[in-house]
Amino acid sequence: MSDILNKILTVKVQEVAAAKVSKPLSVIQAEAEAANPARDFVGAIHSKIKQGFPAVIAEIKQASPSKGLLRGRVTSAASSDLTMGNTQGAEIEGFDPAEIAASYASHGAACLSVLTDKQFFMGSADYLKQARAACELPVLRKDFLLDDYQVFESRAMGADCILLIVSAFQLFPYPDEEQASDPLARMHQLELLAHSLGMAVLVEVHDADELELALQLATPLIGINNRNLRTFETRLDTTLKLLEQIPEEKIVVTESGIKTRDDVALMQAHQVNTFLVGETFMRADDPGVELERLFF
Ligand SMILES: O=C(O)c1ccccc1NCC(=O)[C@H](O)[C@H](O)COP(=O)(O)O
Repeated sequence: MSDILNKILTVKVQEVAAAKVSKPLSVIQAEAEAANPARDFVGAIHSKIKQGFPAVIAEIKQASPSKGLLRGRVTSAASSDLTMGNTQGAEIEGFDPAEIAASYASHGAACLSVLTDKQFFMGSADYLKQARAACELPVLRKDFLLDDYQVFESRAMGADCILLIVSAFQLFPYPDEEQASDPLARMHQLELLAHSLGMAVLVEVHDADELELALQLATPLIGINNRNLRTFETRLDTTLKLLEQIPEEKIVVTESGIKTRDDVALMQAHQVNTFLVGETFMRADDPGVELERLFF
């Protein structure tokens, strides 16, 4: 398993255990059920594509394990190196999720993706809430989900779609005995729950073995992540190599490493019309303007 995924999931399991103590499952369930209705994530993608446009899932990500701080200025930090989850004590100014979301919406995004993981991406549930309140777009909660609790938590914070990363389920020895232990059974369980709460599911793969499992889920959204989690290298042929094995009725989402109009054209030449982009937008003065420059 990649060291970084192992590290992130180890922290995540501790965070979920702590969350269950401070807010019991019954409370988070009630919050999920009382949340505003979910927006139609898959419908927003279909609608762009039907109109002949690319469907862009525009990401709001303050920092990443591979690159450290992507947007904003550090006002204080325990360390100057904010990569690999080394973010404790860092304070940032000049990062405004509502402003970014509004800009994405007015420049043609189909959906948003908001990182909510704190330690490794400097994200938060509040960022998701602020971004969603600033526009009408459906929002993916970008985090590392393993547990039913996190599905309820996602809906409670307003998410319209959750992410299931196949390698996380395949490789991580999750200790909670009440959850199904088989990776596919566990993903099925979380997918069913997400659908019952009105949310869509983006299932993410890196290779053919993971894809085989992903295709057994009901969701139409198949994300292919071009980032190798061992080396952090992004290679767009990760997407291209898997295309042949994906039935036409599925929606392929190419994720990570999209930087130029040539990258976009390459994907479109292979009928891939749905893109998840973070870093390129986050480094731009105005992320929405950069979205329009790259895609329209
Ligand atoms: O971005 C990282 O460094 C990273 C490291 C470990 C696990 C996941 C990671 N990123 C999550 C993502 O999938 C990306 O944020 C998303 O695909 C957008 O990628 P990019 O356009 O390259 O920022």
